[in-house]
Amino acid sequence: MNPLHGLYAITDNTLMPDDETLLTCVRAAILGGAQIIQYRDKTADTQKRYRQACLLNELCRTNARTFLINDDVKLALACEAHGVHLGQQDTSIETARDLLPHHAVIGMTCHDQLSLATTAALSGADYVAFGAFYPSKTKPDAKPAPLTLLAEAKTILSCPIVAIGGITVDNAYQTITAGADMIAVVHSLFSAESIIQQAEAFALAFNRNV
Ligand SMILES: Cc1ncc(COP(=O)(O)OP(=O)(O)O)c(N)n1
Ligand SMILES: Cc1nc(C(=O)O)sc1CCOP(=O)(O)O
Ligand SMILES: [Mg+2]
Repeated sequence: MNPLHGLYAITDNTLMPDDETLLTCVRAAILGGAQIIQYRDKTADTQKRYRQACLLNELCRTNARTFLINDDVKLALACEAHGVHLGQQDTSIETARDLLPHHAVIGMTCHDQLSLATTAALSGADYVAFGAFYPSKTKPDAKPAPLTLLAEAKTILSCPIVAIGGITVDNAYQTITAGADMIAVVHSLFSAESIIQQAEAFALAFNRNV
């Protein structure tokens, strides 16, 4: 399993409405350096979700990338993904851990609250996610989180930390230096004219020294 570190690309069914566009865009993100891919599709089309999750799982396995499913533990099991990302209203970490293979990756949304993160870590989360750090085009109503939360979280958590919400190439470096091990991006990555170049720019932010 790859380390949970680097650019974390999250798919969007409006930006990538069909199988071919989805595969082309995610392939480009991987080529540019995305390390973790999350399939996020909130539609009720179970057949499409299963088909697309299987396609992405294959692509990620071929390229040795971590592949996670948003919300849906059953779908993660069915397509043999590496794991799931869960929100506070989704399946509990304990239930997901019971249902998934023992080595599965489980991530948990903790919004702007350290207490949610310590609870998630104690329940066995492999990583925690905080946000939204900047205004998000994908989730405009996401509750804002201050960047100082990341440094504070670093002092009390031993698991990797994801930052999400409105992350762009312009604010990625400051988010990483504030304490993020992974930056999760939807819009600024998948709406880019060149997804490969945009992913490269995000990936470079992890290797910058100043
Ligand atoms: C990496 C990452 N962080 C946060 C979220 C948001 O999860 P959640 O709060 O469950 O909201 P939805 O994505 O389900 O709308 C995420 N998906 N990924
Ligand atoms: C899915 C999601 N969760 C968030 C949170 O704050 O928990 S923000 C968000 C959307 C992230 O997309 P973009 O990079 O386009 O802002
Ligand atoms: Mg969710």
